[in-house]
Amino acid sequence: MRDAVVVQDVSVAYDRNEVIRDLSLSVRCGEFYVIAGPNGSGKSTLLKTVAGLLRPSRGSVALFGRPLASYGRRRLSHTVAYLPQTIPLDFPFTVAEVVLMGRSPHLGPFRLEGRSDIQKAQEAMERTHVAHLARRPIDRLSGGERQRVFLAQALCQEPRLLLLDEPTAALDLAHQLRLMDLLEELRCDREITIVMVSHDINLAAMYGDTILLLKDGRSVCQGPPAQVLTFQSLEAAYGCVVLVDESPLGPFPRVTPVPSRYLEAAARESGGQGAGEADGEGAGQGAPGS
Ligand SMILES: Nc1ncnc2c1ncn2[C@@H]1O[C@H](COP(=O)(O)OP(=O)(O)OP(=O)(O)O)[C@@H](O)[C@H]1O
Repeated sequence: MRDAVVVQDVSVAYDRNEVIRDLSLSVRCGEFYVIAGPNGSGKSTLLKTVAGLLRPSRGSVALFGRPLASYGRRRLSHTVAYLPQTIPLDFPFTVAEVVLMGRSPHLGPFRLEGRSDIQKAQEAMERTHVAHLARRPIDRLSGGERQRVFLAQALCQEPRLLLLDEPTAALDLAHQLRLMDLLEELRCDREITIVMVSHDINLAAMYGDTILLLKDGRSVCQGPPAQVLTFQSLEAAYGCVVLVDESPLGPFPRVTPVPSRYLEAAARESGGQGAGEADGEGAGQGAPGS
């Protein structure tokens, strides 16, 4: 299978402050790839670099076998849709107008949308459950509704590669699942490659083919969820104690963060050891205090 994204020994700096360091990864065509890691570990910076919005200070990025630097703006917008964490609202366009803007890379010289563009916008709104909001100004929606509108815009763009920065952050439980199901559908039916930044480790475990765990701009580990989401690697990345067991839904890990009161109780029961000593040994395998 061809690679959709190849990042080779990439470093990225703001001024001279390197926040991604010598990072390499590859994403296969049609893969669901999740980037996780603590705040400030460089996830958004990495995503922006793959989107062509930031230039690496060292190393190279290739998309579908071509150097990213060789893509013109139009070709890139045909290939990649990027959904940032927050999108500034400059003007109170309606939802339908915002979604239709996703067709811009496909419009001809007069920039006029045709019937098929309008139909594609309608379909995208239906898939993301925002069709009922079509006439509402975008600045009068809730955070989660807005997030779904911008996803509809990205779908309307018909990209081969979808880059999403925390797309489920503002969504309720049902919409999180709907969005993840929709992404899975796009991946399977249309072979769209998905690279998603997420803080939701359990969604990543359920839907991701590969997870990259970042810390301080470096890879702690990357691979299938069962390989990456171990309590050792999560503790190394996040510095907190978690339980990892198998999900009742299937053969993938389920991660439960452990509040400190349970660690203290476990330490007391094990004869007054400090919480740090108690968690180091067995917190990953069983319930604290059990
Ligand atoms: N425009 C910028 N100028 C200077 N430093 C920046 C800029 N954007 C991000 N940084 C810094 O780069 C580092 C990585 O930031 P980035 O936003 O990539 O992290 P993140 O892993 O996406 O974090 P979060 O989970 O909080 O969204 C942080 O230390 C951040 O302060």
